[in-house]
Amino acid sequence: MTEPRRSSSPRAKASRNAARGSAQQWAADRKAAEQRRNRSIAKAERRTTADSVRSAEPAPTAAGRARVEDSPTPTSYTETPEGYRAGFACFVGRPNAGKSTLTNALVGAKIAITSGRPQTTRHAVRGIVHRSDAQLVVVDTPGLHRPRTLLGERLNDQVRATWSEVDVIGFCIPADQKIGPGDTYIARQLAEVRRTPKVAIVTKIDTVGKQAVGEQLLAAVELGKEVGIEWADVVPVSAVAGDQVGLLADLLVTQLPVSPPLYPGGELTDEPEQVMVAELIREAALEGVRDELPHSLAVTVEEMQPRAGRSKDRPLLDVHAILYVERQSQKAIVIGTGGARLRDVGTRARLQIEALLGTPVFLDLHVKVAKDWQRDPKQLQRLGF
Ligand SMILES: Nc1nc2c(ncn2[C@@H]2O[C@H](COP(=O)(O)OP(=O)(O)OP(=O)(O)O)[C@@H](O)[C@H]2O)c(=O)[nH]1
Repeated sequence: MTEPRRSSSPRAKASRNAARGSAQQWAADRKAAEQRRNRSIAKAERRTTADSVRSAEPAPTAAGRARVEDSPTPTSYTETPEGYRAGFACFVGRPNAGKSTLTNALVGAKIAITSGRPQTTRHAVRGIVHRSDAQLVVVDTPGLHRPRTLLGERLNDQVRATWSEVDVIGFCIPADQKIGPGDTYIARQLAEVRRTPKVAIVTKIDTVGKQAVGEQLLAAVELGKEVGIEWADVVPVSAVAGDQVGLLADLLVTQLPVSPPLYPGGELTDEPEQVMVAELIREAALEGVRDELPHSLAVTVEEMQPRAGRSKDRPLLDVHAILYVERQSQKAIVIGTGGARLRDVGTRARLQIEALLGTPVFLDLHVKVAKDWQRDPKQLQRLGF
């Protein structure tokens, strides 16, 4: 494998200066890191997804919010060990390549929804990996694909914007599928992002034998040559079996600049709770639906409020959400005979939301038709894309 190329971005330079040890430089670096983080957060907030609509009331903070209590992340300059690294990584790859599952495996918690349906991920989710030597912020982006709708184009724009902001890019290639035109299309686009180091990741290695893994690794190297990418590393992983996930984290961390942490210790994601709740409902609704319906589904959380008048030891969180579909016929499918399917979606989503927030939940779901929202600029904007 080749020596990783050094980024010459202003941030990378600032980080290298900091590595030379001056406290003044460290402070400058920290400021740059904070500014970058704030820019990135502000951008994400502007992009509020189709799956989240803010209610007038602030979301309640629940004790069970995705975080870890005993995080090794340093809390001050004096505590930050020499050579500590922090920065952003993102995974790209065709839809269904295993990017979200890998993000969750690295973070050690479910912060991105996954499903067997392509194009499950619709917005960039940031998951935070805390280590004693580094903080790795993984940005899970939608799978890049040839766009067929305006929504598709917007998702692709989002992916490319993320590429230009991160310190390292992991290109995911599933072990169980031959490299095809979809992968080559993405690799060619990726080759245009010149300065950022790129790691080829062969995912889902638990699904095939050793020989097939070896062949896919070689195919990944060939693909790099074909499109002009010099991989910083090529690594096989299984997020489901937990195979080589730690090694992948090590490899990604070596590509990060020397920098103080970007997020406080313990936080596993900066995703607003309402967005995570909307995503869990969408995940439950995706299960078992076929054909084009998954693409037509969007979820908005309209309101999330602790039930008034409940005692502290018997809290209840009221969540009101709307599932949007594009056509009347789809509405009937989502609701099911006598409402059976929607009830089932509600039960599964409620259990996941309760696990996430650590509080009992009353979940109220409604289904509405937003005609052809994926192609309608006005509706896309209203839904946050
Ligand atoms: N056996 C196995 N299955 C995996 C592994 N990683 C992901 N999967 C499965 O592959 C499917 C797609 O995984 P996702 O993580 O949602 O894929 P993605 O690349 O984020 O998909 P998009 O959101 O469409 O871009 C899911 O059914 C996962 O359970 C793995 O390591 N092993």
